[in-house]
Amino acid sequence: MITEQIITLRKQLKSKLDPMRFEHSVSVSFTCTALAMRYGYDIQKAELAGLMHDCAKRFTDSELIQKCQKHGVALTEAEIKAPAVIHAKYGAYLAENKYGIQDPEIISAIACHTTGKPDMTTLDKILYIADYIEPRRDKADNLPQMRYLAFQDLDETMYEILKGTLQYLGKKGSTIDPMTMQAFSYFEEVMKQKENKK
Ligand SMILES: Nc1ncnc2c1ncn2[C@@H]1O[C@H](COP(=O)(O)OP(=O)(O)O)[C@@H](O)[C@H]1O
Repeated sequence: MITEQIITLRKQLKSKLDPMRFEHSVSVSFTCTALAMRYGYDIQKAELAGLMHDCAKRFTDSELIQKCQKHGVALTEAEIKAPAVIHAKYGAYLAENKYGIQDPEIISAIACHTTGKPDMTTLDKILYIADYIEPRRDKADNLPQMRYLAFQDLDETMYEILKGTLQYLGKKGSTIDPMTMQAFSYFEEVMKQKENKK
C-alpha cells in the first residue's frame, strides 16, 4: 500500500533531514497532492514525490559529487560547476536504490525538480511548482501570483517560475545550469503555441 509506504518513509526521512528541511518536504508533499487534485493526477504518487524530493539534501556539495562518482551517477560539467543542483539527481538515485521507489514518473520528477527540463511530464511540473509555492516559502516576490497561477495553468506557471529563476540566478552572479535555460526555451515555445491557438 502506497499510504503505508509514505508513512514509513516519512519516519525515515525525519531521522535523516534537519527539522526545517523535513518540514519543507512535508509541505511540498501536501502541495503536490493539492495540485494532483486540481489536475487529475494520482494523489499518492504526487505525495510520495513531494515527500522524497530533497532526500539527498543533507549532503555537502563535495559529498554529493563523491557519492555520484562512487555509484556511477553521471554528472555533466555544468552540474559540477553549479553543484547546488546535484541533490536532485542523487536524490533520484537514493529514492530508487535506498528507499525502494520503483515508479519511473516519481524518479523522473525528483531528478528534475531543481533545474526543470524540456518536455516535462505532469508530475515533473507538479513537483517543480510545489517546491516553489509550498506554504512555508516566503522569499520570492512573485509567490502570491505563482500560487494563484499554479491552479490555473501548469505550463504558464513553469514559464513564469523559470523566467524568474533565471533572472534571480543571473542577478546573483551564480553559475547557471544550462538545463534551466533549455527548460525555459521549451516553455516559452509552449506559451507561443498556446497564444497562436487563441
Ligand atoms: N539552473 C540552476 N543553476 C544553478 N543553480 C540553480 C539552478 N536552479 C536552482 N539552483 C539553485 O539550487 C538550489 C536548490 O534549489 P531547489 O532544489 O529548488 O531548492 P530547495 O532545495 O530549497 O527546495 C538553490 O540555491 C537554487 O538557487
